[in-house]
Amino acid sequence: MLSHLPIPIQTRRHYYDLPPLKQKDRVLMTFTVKQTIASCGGKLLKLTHQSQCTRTAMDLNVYLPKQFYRQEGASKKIPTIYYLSGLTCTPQNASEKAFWQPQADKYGFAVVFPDTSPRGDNVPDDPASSWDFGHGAGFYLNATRDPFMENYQMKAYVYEELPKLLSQDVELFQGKVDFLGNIAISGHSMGGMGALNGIFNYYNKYVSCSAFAPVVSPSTVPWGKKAFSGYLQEQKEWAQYDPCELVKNVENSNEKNILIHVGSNDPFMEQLKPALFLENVKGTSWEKHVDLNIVEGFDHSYYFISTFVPEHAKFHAKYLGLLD
Ligand SMILES: N[C@@H](CCC(=O)N[C@@H](CSC=O)C(=O)NCC(=O)O)C(=O)O
Repeated sequence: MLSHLPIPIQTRRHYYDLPPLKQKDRVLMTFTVKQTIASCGGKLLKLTHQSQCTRTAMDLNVYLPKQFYRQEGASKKIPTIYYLSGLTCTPQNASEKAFWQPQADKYGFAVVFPDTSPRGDNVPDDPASSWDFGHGAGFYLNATRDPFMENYQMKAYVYEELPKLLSQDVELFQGKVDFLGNIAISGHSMGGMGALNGIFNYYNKYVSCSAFAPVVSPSTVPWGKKAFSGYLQEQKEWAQYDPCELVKNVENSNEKNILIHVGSNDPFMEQLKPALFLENVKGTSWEKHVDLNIVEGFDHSYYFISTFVPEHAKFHAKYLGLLD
């Protein structure tokens, strides 16, 4: 019996050593590094791991800033920004086009780019094969409707399981990164909704929240109505994933702040409805803590996102304690 022997690191971390995924597997594994890419002053790690929540392998990218690689022992842990991507995205889109990396080096935070849904041949997809439901469109919720509830548990995955697993991988992150305590959340479009739902549903978890062109009222717009009716068993479940509803019911007791940018030329404006968010914020404890900017001429793309990432990075850096 050799099973008690420690697995050599090189072998354990090799991508091709991942066991084939079995649908019913509930085996907990740590992260496997698929690729390490030098980027700006730090490194982008392309990781994969087995998720208990989605019962699939999940890919993600983690950017470790230059501060992580400094030789001298830093006294404080490096905080983390979780960036939730939009419809159709994998962890690559934002890693390649949002330009968070120079900002992460500037202030000294890590960035986690999770995937937008479970994937694989055994994971049910949109029967109509459209891009706004199913693979790449998990809406950061816990599905309660068959056949999606088996794998589409993105709420539990993104806000709970993933931060916990990252914080436990001491071998990879050497205890130098804070994935659980001093963390912020951001996102784009469907992921902007995910970021807002993150701060509302897990108020004590995130120090700050920002969003690029978020879907703020999913219960009333086509993308959201399709997703909620497809993934959720009952209409009464919808409100827990709807920022316009949550903002009225979650007390902003610690005066946390939300920064939002939306392009005035966004072709998906009927899905976003930023004005509706402001209406719902009015009269709540969030009223003075939501900074919503409609920016002239910008669209929905990563040209828009990358333009305002520096502003969002500075905003989060303040609340993560990274500004002097
Ligand atoms: N594939 C679609 C366009 C889908 C799209 O624009 N997706 C956005 C997010 S939309 C809201 O969640 C996105 O981020 N795309 C990835 C990118 O790299 O731009 C179509 O063909 O129209």
